[in-house]
Amino acid sequence: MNQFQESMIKLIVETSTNLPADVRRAVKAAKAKEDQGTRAALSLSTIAENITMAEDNVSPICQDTGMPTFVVHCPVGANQIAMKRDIREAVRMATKDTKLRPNSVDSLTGENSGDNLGAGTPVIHFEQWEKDEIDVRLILKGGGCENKNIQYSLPAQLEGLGKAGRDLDGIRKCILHAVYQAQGQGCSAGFIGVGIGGDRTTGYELAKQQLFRVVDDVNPNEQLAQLEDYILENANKLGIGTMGFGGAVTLLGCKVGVMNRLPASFFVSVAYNCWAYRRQGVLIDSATGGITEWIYTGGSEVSMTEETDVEATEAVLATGGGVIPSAQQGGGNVANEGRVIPLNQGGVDNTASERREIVLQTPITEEQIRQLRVGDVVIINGQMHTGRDALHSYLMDHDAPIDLNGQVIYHCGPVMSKDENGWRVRAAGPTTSIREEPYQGDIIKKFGIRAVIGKGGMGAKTLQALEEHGAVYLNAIGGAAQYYAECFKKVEGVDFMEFGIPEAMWHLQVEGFAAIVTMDSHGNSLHAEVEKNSLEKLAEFKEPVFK
Ligand SMILES: O=C(O)C[C@H](O)C(=O)O
Ligand code: SF4
Repeated sequence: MNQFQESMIKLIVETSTNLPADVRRAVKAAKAKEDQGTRAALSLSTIAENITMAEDNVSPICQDTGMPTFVVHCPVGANQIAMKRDIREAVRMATKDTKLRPNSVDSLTGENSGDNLGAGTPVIHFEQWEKDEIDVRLILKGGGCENKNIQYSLPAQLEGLGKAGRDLDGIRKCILHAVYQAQGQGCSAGFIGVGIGGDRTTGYELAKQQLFRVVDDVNPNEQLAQLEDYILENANKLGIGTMGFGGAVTLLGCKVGVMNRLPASFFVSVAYNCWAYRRQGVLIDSATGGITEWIYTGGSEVSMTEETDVEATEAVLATGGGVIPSAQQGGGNVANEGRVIPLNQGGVDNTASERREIVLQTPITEEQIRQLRVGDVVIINGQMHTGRDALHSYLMDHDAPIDLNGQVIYHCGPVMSKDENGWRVRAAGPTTSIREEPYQGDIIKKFGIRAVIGKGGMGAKTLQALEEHGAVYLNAIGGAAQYYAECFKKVEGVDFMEFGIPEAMWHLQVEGFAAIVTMDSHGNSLHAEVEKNSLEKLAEFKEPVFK
């Protein structure tokens, strides 16, 4: 087993940087379904571009590399203590090599362990089996989509849908509601794993296990297969769309599992995974520890830039679950030339001709902000300062370390590396903004901030502050961490390193950072609109379907 640790490093790197073939096909199919020039289509182009960049750069697809969760099946007699030690060491090394973001935070002190090791992290499940080989699967599920997981206890009364009873139709309603409540905040279009039954813990576990199924498999339980098809078809009628911008594709996959429950309990647990659905697996020779096969067809098999296999993609090919030899992995066979920057190049409203693209240089004035409207694309040059949960809470009753007047705050926890030339941004997509809702309005006014960039939108309090003060909320494409990292030309400094790398305040020099105005200074919010419309659509699914 002397190669086991090395095999685990390969598994982590592949999972973090190269989205598997079945997931890529689903994203391509979504792209083909959206009308060209719409916000959704442009976002999907940026996502496709980002997937290719991550593969080429061998860098994280999304900066949030999630909770590393390993599921290991091993023969009787295999040394689980040694395997656990090797997995932990592989996690530590992959973090040092910036393939994983340091994501393990002490819940009481807020201290980041810096190496992804800590109480409860990484998660490692062992199961024995009769086979001789070892099967290791890994999922890297980020915190934003994890926050959108939801558990229902039936019977329940659901917004828009009314009563959900303890039967298949009640389950149907819960799942539709789960997609609705996620809106764009879990970086839709997403994938959901559903667990019916169990207790609160095993129900969620079952839901997460479903995420190890390939996107295009068919549930052997006929009733559940029907439910999965129904959900996939109808959740896409909610109109939430990519990043919650509205559109034809909201859900890319639905997998449902069932287990027994207690007479008193009836849980429906839903695990929501963003489009950056990072999971891989390897079969391991239990004598050497070397990789013999990759479990999910590697991403390099499906180019995100060629449109040729769109038709096949539409049908969602039956080959997604194939096994390919390790030699085919990580080949980086996608052409790297002719790269476009999609978000800057098309329209954001219904047609390209209606698009307005505005270039802003920081510091930004109130007058410039007041000219912006929901739907405009803004390109930022100059400076940007990252700030998320720890910083927002801190700024409520402290001064900022720099003058933020006219400045831009980016809700982002980047992956960073440091060498003799200083710090470098390795991955830097937006984080979910709504977490800052209790603070944002006050902070905008207190410091004179003119633009806040994040994803998923913010609420009424922030919208009011934008109007009163003259500021905008810009929505960047969640998960597009490589695409945005390229915009950061220089790290000018950092404050609050004691908050840990993701939570520190990074002062960055930026060029050509494109995002969409989704909340303006005139009281308009695309998020409020999409939420309202999708609730109306949800209510259309009130009548029983599965009797
Ligand atoms: O933590 C992050 O960087 C992002 C997070 O996964 C989110 O979706 O909000
Ligand atoms: S930022 Fe979006 S893509 Fe990245 S982990 Fe969070 S939900 Fe997923």
